[in-house]
Amino acid sequence: MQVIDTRIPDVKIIEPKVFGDKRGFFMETWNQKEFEKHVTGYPVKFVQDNHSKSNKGILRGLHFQTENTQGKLVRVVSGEVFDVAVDIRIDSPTYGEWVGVYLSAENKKQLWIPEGFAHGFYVTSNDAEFVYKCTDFYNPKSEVSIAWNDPFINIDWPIVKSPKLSEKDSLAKPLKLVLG
Ligand SMILES: Cc1cn([C@H]2C[C@H](O)[C@@H](COP(=O)(O)OP(=O)(O)O[C@H]3O[C@H](C)C(=O)[C@H](O)[C@H]3O)O2)c(=O)[nH]c1=O
Repeated sequence: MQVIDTRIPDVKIIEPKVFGDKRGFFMETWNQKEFEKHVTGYPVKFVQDNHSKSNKGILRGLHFQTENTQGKLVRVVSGEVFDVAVDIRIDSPTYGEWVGVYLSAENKKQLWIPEGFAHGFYVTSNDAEFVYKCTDFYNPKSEVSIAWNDPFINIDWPIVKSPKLSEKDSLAKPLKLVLG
């Protein structure tokens, strides 16, 4: 696999090795030994797998949990999304900065988003299926949404018209109001 740095040191793009043949393809989507050696450099334990399907123009996020903070290894198995991680670690030199990458079934790219980041994605294909591993369990009591269009973060989403949001996300506030 290839591990590609982003402008936020702890966020990594992963390009798995794909073995193609006349039947199709095979790839290891996660290998603990390789992941810890080449991506994180420290032990990582995933405890929950998630899978969501969204239609074109849907934006899910930006979400994080204040307790049971989750590292996420995300990828797309159908369609394409623009995936975004925002550094919300108060003491980080890249606090408030973001990384965006197109993830698709075609490019097979993955994004490693450590604990301490808000996460969201915008669906650019007709629909997209998004699967990801989390390093801690879902804790809805501690879940927080940040406004996708927070001017302080200023994410350059590939949005052509207003995204379709959940009720929760439509009420989300800017980072400064959320974290104080
Ligand atoms: C996240 C989650 C949700 N749910 C239930 C709760 C709701 O009844 C339903 C939909 O939840 P929600 O609207 O929060 O789903 P998303 O908007 O996709 O939330 C996710 O969106 C962004 C992109 C993320 O990175 C997070 O994993 C997560 O916040 O699934 C569960 O039962 N377990 C879970 O881990």
